[in-house]
Amino acid sequence: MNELLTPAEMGRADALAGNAQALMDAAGRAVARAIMQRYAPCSTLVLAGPGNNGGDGHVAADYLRQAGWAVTVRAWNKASVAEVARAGLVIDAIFGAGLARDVSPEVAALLRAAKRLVAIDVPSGLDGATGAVRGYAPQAELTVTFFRAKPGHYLYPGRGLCGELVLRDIGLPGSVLAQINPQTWVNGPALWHLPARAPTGHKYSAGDVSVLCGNMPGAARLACAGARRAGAGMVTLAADAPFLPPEAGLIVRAEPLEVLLQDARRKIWVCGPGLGPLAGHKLARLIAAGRIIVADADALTACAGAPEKLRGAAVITPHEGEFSRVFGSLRHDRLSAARAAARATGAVAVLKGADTIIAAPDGRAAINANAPPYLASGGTGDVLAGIIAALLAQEMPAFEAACAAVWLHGAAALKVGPGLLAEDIPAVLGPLMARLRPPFNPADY
Ligand SMILES: NC(=O)C1=CN([C@@H]2O[C@H](COP(=O)(O)OP(=O)(O)OC[C@H]3O[C@@H](n4cnc5c(N)ncnc54)[C@H](O)[C@@H]3O)[C@@H](O)[C@H]2O)[C@H](O)CC1
Ligand SMILES: [K+]
Repeated sequence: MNELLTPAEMGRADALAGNAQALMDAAGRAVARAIMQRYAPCSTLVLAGPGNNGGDGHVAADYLRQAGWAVTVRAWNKASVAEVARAGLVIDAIFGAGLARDVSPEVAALLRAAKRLVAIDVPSGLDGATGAVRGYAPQAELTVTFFRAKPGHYLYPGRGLCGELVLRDIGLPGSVLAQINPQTWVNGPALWHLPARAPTGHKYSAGDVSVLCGNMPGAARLACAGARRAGAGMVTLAADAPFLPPEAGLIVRAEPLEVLLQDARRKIWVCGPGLGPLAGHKLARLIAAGRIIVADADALTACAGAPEKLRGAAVITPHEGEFSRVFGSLRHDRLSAARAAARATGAVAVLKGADTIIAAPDGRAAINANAPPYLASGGTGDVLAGIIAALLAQEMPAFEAACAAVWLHGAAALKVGPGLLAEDIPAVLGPLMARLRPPFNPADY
């Protein structure tokens, strides 16, 4: 159920299933039910558009009337702002998956006048494929969608405009998905498996992670903390200049990178957090040495306007600013931009934000939905880079490692709660991961 379908894919699912009338009846009934479960009967106005979204609105109106509600249905191009403003509840059935261009100022004025609004499928004007607003889209209290959610329900600004999102089955068989082969998911444990810990494992077999350290050692130390708590057996802070070991258990090595690279066990590297102006040079060196690299922060900035310099990295973790510096400014479609970045670099691209997108070079993409707003604080990205590296070191494939790390990072932040500091995240990773790993049963050994 965690697949996301673009409006075009949803249209194909409809066509494959046939029986459009039954689907519309189920859709309209689902809308009416969701409304009756949440609202007391009130004067309700359905704004019905020219397509099937409008059809769903007519059906919902019929079911609500049968339940004794006072419902008026108005064609979208016949309604007045005054009657919209008078309605106790407005059901927005103007445009859904068929949105083809920006909504007109007249339609925007109607939608803006609604006091309380329930959207069918999407708030009209919201692009279900991208989460972008085309012209205008209203703030819904509730959005009822069908069969599978759409990327636009999970990508901002769309995610914020939907209000409560309710997903309802309308009788479309899941088997149609085999023909559609969707490539977008909501991120969650169904997408990946944390590897089991081998009972006979040693610190190197549990994964070796090295973190380059530059002029802001705190950032690199946070990455180390993330990697250590996410299960890497051996974590090395590769500092050019010696400084006091920051915490017991963290190995600090002051040899030049060339010397450290002579040890073939140092396979996984985090390159970028707090690394400073040498980041570009060190990234190139790691790539030339064939290492598995998580490129973050200063390593990304060092590739401004030159995404080809990231070829050879396993995972890149830009926030919007870094992304724009490397790949050019982000417009409305962040999902496509993340996919294009992954294709261009051959790396899994983690476009960080409230709706972090994880995109693989082969076209797969996941949208993360569990990150609380207080995760937006300094140093949390450094911890994330370390968690990704630790999961790579435990031999998870890059896309799964990045998805799992992003999800664990969000879940850990939720667990810590408001007031979170970056350094709080690693401490709660252990119990979270223990619940998701295959159970360790001593009787098996
Ligand atoms: N399986 C399902 O999910 C089902 C979904 N249903 C509903 O059907 C709609 C999609 O219906 P469709 O007819 O393809 O599109 P719309 O109703 O969104 O409208 C298309 C209609 O609107 C015109 N148009 C598009 N954009 C604009 C604009 N900005 N201004 C003016 N006119 C515009 C376009 O030219 C078309 O004429 C889906 O969202 C669900 O609600 C089924 O009922 C059940 C199965
Ligand atoms: K709508």
